[in-house]
Amino acid sequence: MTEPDPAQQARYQALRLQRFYLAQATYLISYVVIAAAWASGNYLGTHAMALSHFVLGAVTQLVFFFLFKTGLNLRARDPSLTSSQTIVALLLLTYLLAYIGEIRGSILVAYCLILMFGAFQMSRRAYLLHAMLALGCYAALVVINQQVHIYPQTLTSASLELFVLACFLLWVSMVGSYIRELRDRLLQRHATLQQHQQTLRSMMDQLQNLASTDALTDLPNRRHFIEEAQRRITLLGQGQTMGLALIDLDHFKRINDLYGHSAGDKVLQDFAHIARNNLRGNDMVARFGGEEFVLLLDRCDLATLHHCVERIRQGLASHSFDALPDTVKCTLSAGICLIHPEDSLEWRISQADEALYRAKREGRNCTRAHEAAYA
Ligand SMILES: Nc1nc2c(ncn2[C@@H]2O[C@H](COP(=O)(O)OP(=O)(O)OP(=O)(O)O)[C@@H](O)[C@H]2O)c(=O)[nH]1
Repeated sequence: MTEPDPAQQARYQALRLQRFYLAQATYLISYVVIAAAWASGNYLGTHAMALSHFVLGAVTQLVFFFLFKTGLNLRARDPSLTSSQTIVALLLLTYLLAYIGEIRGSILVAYCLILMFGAFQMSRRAYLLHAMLALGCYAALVVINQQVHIYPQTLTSASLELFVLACFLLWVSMVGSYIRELRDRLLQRHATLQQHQQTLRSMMDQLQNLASTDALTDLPNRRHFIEEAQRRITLLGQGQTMGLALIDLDHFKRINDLYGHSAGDKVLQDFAHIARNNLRGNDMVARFGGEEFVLLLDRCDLATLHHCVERIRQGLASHSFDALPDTVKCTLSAGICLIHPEDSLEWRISQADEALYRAKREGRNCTRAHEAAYA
């Protein structure tokens, strides 16, 4: 069985305490009944005995409270301590019934009330065992009373009471364990639903990933780049700029023609690797299409952008490709410009494209900035 995480554990523990406080309300009612019986002369024991009900109730409940508060209950097989709480309550009730006088018959139903507290926890077997204990306690009380006559009662009325109690206890056991079964089934369904939800979520993530990633280079694709760049533009503060670079591999067609398409693919993958390794965590490189890539550098000026693109250009120019002969090198041309707050992304991309075109015209393997970037 897997351990529940600490947050879930804390939630369960809070629920156990809530249930414990609820049980205390029942104890409180029993204290009122004892006080009323004692005040009206219906209590058959001594003053000390009357007092002992309160003391025993308080001491046992303080022990349970201590166990819950310190988390010692978590060491038990059932951390709710349902069985021990039920047994203590059944014994205390039996002790009370011995001296409660004429109103005893009406208080007998409290045995059923105590068992109801196990509704979400106890199995049918546990329910029947606790019901038998309740019946046994009261039967013992009847037998003892026949010997020592604490209160007047004929054997017939005692037997009738026992029979009625047995019927009610059986009924409570059936209903209680049925509630527990229902709860188990609901939990099971909830777990299955959660599993389905998890599977759906991971499938959605995979789909999302597929829709936004270029399969060959594992870089974000054009669509994802546009969305992300537009989002980042809206976050730019006054006076801040981002760097944009369009990169195109030089004479890439020749690589394909001379060494095959799959060698070309490997070159594209190597470039993606080089670019990624030369960028900071917040910067972005995406495949714009074919052998064209785009960079977006967060919060940067023209000098930093130029420096970064040059680093990538030199990294590629000096790279030895596994898929190509050692002497064959691959170069890139880049066009760069800056993006300001509220700029149109399309307009800035066309500026970077113009600068890229100039880089190609001026001999390739170089970086050129659009004039607007100097403004
Ligand atoms: N291997 C491979 N080749 C691709 C891929 N996408 C585009 N290409 C090729 O990239 C080449 C681009 O060629 P051109 O647009 O003529 O440009 P170039 O040869 O790089 O020349 P310049 O850009 O002018 O330096 C074409 O041959 C395309 O088939 C790809 O995914 N894999």
